[in-house]
Amino acid sequence: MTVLKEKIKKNTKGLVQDDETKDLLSRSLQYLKAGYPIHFTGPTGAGKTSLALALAKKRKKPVMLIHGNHELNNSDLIGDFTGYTSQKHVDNYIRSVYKKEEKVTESWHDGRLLEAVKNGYTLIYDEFTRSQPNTNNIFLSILEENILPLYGSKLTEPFVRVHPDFCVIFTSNPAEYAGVFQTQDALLDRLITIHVDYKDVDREAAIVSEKLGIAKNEAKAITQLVADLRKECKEDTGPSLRASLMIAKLAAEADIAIDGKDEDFQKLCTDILGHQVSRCLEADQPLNAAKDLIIKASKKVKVTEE
Ligand SMILES: Nc1ncnc2c1ncn2[C@@H]1O[C@H](COP(=O)(O)OP(=O)(O)OP(=O)(O)O)[C@@H](O)[C@H]1O
Repeated sequence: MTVLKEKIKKNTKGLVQDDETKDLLSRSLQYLKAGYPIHFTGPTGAGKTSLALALAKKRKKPVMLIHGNHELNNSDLIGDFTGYTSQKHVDNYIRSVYKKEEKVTESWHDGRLLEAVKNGYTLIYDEFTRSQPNTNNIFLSILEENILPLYGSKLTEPFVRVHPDFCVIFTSNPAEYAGVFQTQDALLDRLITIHVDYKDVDREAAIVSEKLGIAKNEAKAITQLVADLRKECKEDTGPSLRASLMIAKLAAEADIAIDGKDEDFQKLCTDILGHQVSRCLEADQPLNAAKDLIIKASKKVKVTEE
């Protein structure tokens, strides 16, 4: 049975920071302070977004989040006219005099990028390679010339100056480059790109244990299982820390023992890992092959004494 450690303070939202993570955050903060944008790249679930959020928090400035997608366009980033407001003034104070004045103005709504640039926020641009290169071109002017051009916006000013406190943290998944849009080299050339990889079994276990308040040896039995299955998959396509967190959370909530002999535990692992492992196996019937592989691996799960 999973023992929930009452004494351990659950850290369900925050980033669990071991020495390596603390060091990475402090270096990244230094680079941001010197005016260089940071780009965390790495496989799904390696912790890029969590790192970006923790780094942004360290700057103690408001944080703006943009998610890359192929439909993102300049209106989303810069802003757009959202309609009209009309003001009517009727003056009939003197009965013989009737005066009517009507004013119609277009109402403008700042886009997220414009708001962040104007006010000096920290911008997190998550999965930026999912957006069209044309859309991302606007960042070249921001990073190179410190201006945000307002092209296509019908605003009277041609550009706004970038606030000195403004900075950007990008994240991306290199495995997606092939299927999505090629990252522009010109943009990459202006970023400090740091590879964020999966952590080893012990570091992942420490995160699961601290996040969910379960014992370290139980967490390690789960992260070891997930890491073993990851090895069966092609590079960067296997299950991530997310899967370990799901197994640990559900086992604790449903009172399922973290024990390879327990059938409920085997079923839980198959449910959570089956689809993802099947996608990275080359077999005639990948789902069945994945199921067999997971059951075989989960039967070996044994919590060792701390
Ligand atoms: N150091 C950490 N401390 C606490 N939780 C973490 C840590 N690293 C990763 N996680 C957790 O692991 C999961 C995946 O992390 P995250 O979303 O940051 O990964 P990602 O690399 O951005 O993934 P994706 O490429 O799929 O967006 C999340 O639930 C996150 O809370």
